[in-house]
Amino acid sequence: MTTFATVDEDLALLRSRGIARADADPLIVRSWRRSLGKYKLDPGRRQAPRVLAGGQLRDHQDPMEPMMQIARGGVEYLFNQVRSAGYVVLLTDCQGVTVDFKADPLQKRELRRSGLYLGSCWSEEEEGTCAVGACIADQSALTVHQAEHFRSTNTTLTCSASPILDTDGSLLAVLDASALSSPGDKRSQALMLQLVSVSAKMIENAHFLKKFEDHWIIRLSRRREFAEVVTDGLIALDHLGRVIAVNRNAQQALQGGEHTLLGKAVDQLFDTRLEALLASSGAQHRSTLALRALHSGRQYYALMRTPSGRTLCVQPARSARSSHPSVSTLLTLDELAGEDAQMMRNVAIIRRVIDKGIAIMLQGETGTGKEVFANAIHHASERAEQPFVALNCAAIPESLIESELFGYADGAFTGARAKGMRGKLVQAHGGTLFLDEIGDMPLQLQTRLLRVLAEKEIVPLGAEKPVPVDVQIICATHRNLLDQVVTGQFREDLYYRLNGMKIHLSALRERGDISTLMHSVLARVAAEAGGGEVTIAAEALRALLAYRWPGNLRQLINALRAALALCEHHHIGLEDLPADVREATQARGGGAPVALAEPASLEAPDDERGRLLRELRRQRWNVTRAAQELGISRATIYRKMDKFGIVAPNVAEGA
Ligand SMILES: Nc1ncnc2c1ncn2[C@@H]1O[C@H](COP(=O)(O)OP(=O)(O)OP(=O)(O)O)[C@@H](O)[C@H]1O
Repeated sequence: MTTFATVDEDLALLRSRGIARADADPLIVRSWRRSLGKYKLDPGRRQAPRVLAGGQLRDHQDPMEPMMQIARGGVEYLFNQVRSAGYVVLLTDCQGVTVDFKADPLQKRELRRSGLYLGSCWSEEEEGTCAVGACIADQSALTVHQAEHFRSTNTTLTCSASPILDTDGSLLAVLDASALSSPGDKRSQALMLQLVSVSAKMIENAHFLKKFEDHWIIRLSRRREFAEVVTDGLIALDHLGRVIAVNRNAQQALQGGEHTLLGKAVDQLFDTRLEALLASSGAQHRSTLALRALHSGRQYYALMRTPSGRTLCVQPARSARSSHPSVSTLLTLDELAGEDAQMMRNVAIIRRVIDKGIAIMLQGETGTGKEVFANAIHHASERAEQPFVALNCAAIPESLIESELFGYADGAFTGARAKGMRGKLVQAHGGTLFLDEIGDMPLQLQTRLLRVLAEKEIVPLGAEKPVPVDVQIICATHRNLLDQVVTGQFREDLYYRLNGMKIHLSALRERGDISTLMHSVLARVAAEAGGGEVTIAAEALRALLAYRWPGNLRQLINALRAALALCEHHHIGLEDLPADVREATQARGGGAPVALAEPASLEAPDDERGRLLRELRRQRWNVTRAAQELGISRATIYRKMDKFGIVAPNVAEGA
């Protein structure tokens, strides 16, 4: 028995409603098929629309409140365009519940009866084919006109809906314009669909600008004279000037939607440099900059939006709330992505390959969080309920790796180890096996592992029968395994089998979100130590940011744990930090990452460096203007920038 209705059945029903096969919109046919096959709805059943009120409605509105605030302008804009034609405007959540609504008060009673009302539920599961429901299912804008509606009770309505998407492509809300009556010809609704789609994009862009308000944003326009008013693309940059998010238009314009743009530098996308863009954003002389997209050769006009005054990280005097999870708490993929472009790209890639049976290889310096990342992948996968088993090939003697990994049968050995042992491969059956420091696996075991991966079964030492194993393999290494392949220490065929997808985890000093990350780690360490107020002196924070962190997050956690134990009154000063970190302030500029917009809270308010940094930022890094304001020469500014390790953002990437 098939669970889905056949195309013929769908079309027969649609035909009975007067919709010819040639005219049937594929989105509508798909939705009818789901209504009949998946939800088993009866098109003829008469039932009043479900309208939530009171607490039930608030349960849907509360999580949508930030979105509703952003969307309100778009909802009103659309309503003003369409009210005279008798349309109402609905904003629904991802379950199809109307959380915001604009209508002519005179029509309200009739609208309520038809389900075009605050709290009404327009999911496909309840109503069958309808604009909101089909839009949620397919994430495409569409009109469902009169007889195209699944339920016969809805066949007088005309509804046009468009999705409002987040930057990662996930659905945030649906915008819909509906009318109780309309001309019979569906083509009369083409303009309405256009209006709804434009309004949904406006809301999407407003959401983008709010979400990245602490970041530099490039606003692209196709026409110079419209640059201030029409946005054809939005690109948010991290504090090293790399792309951390793009809106739908920018994705299409810059790369045709095929590859991710995350992590790219400005000069990889346009025939210009970040320096030129920043110069165009001067406080007094904001100007549009003409640039060409390298991918398409198209001309654009760019306007830079500066980050809002709010800082990216907690204030030095911010308390570490006890609600913060401690260091040992499991981190999710999104938490691990943080605001670093490379890590965000890693997570986006992982989401594409997850559950596809592709072996994942994590490469990164020690302490960059490879095991934590592997764990997060496991928990985001379909195997989350099954075991996650880790084996560190460098931590156990070579002679024991074999039995640890493959196990042995009862009586395989004499003496104390006479009882059998299930190896890690069998323990991980159905789940994930994390092989840390894979480069340390002895050659003859590499051969055995290769065989297991190919045959998907193992024969434990001393056993006769093979045992099936189904595991997701994630391996990690801090070395360059290809070098080991060249020197014959690592099997080439195993290398390619394990390297289905290679992910490079950024070193702490390379991360574009280092200050944010540092504060979240401090909050976790403080929570682990019992919570309470923790403050950190500006010069201590500066030293933490300037240090190279060869041991990465692990070293940072240890340094902060020690500092917290040493400090008085929960205030971490420079003297509480390990000596090598303390000394980093003097050596600042020696390779430490330099912020595009270093959070204002990191500077000591009254010191000379702070004053200079503030002025440079105020002048959008125009040295001539900063020199004029401070009454000193440009040469002096450059000397002081050198002395204090201040590097202009435009050279941060190559510094
Ligand atoms: N994004 C993060 N935020 C906070 N703590 C993190 C983060 N990522 C990792 N950690 C912490 O950093 C420490 C090191 O992580 P992990 O052991 O996963 O690193 P690793 O790369 O596997 O190290 P090694 O190569 O030495 O085995 C752990 O205490 C982990 O909890």
